[in-house]
Amino acid sequence: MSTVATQHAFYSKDLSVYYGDKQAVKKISMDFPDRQVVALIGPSGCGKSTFLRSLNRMNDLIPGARIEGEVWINDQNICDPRTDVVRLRQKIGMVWQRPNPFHKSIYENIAFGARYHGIKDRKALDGIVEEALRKTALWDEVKDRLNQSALALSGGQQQRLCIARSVAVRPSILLMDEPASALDPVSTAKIEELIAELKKEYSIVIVTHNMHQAARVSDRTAFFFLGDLVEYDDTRTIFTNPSRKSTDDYISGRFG
Ligand SMILES: Nc1ncnc2c1ncn2[C@@H]1O[C@H](COP(=O)(O)OP(=O)(O)OP(=O)(O)O)[C@@H](O)[C@H]1O
Repeated sequence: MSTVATQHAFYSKDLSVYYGDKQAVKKISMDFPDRQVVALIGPSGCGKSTFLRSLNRMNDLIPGARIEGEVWINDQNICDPRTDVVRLRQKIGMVWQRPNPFHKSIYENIAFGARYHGIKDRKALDGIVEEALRKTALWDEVKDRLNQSALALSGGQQQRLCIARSVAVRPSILLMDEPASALDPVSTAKIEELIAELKKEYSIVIVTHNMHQAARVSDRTAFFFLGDLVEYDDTRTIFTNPSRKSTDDYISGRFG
């Protein structure tokens, strides 16, 4: 696994997602700039999470879900059925709304992915665990209790541990589905600080209902409505001078 971050092209082309007959995401083409944060916003049920999940084939796990279109990372269309989804999800990590650490020690949560990908040497694993915990600003908080259960951590620490778990397998892209919505304001601020730090190394796509959070953490913002991508632009433009009335109505709280 290389430690050197390389530039990558990452974009969707005419991506649609169906649940049975219902089309939840409608022909969305979007590019995700290298090492920037892209926020997906929009009212409940507009397809943000469905779109996010399709960026690393998590929708495969939902019975009845079907994808049309393409998602490209460099020269690979990940929607191709021949894609190795385990490798794919290593390259494109996912952080969920609720922290979901394994029922294992802090150390084993982080080492798990590296072990799965064949690293057995204890020194190498120690290095990976420390690096991931440092990158997620957890090292100083947990270094003296690496063998304790991850479930003994606070909710905010558990979420940073889950981010560390993703980072430990050296992805190039992180997908985050409302990663702070279950957390208190202090833990939320820590996650936002972490996102600002992580984007130096990773491209990040985040779903959030929190407009202030989108404005604070993202470089670009996409407004979704009823499965359509209504507007996608620099975050500053979306929040100060959107070109579509429905974007303006949504960000000023007139609906949603
Ligand atoms: N597993 C599923 N089976 C069937 N329909 C689903 C499934 N998941 C989502 N949907 C439907 O797809 C549409 C988009 O849902 P999705 O969760 O992607 O929206 P969202 O914008 O992320 O919403 P929220 O902000 O509430 O999380 C909705 O109409 C939803 O009911």
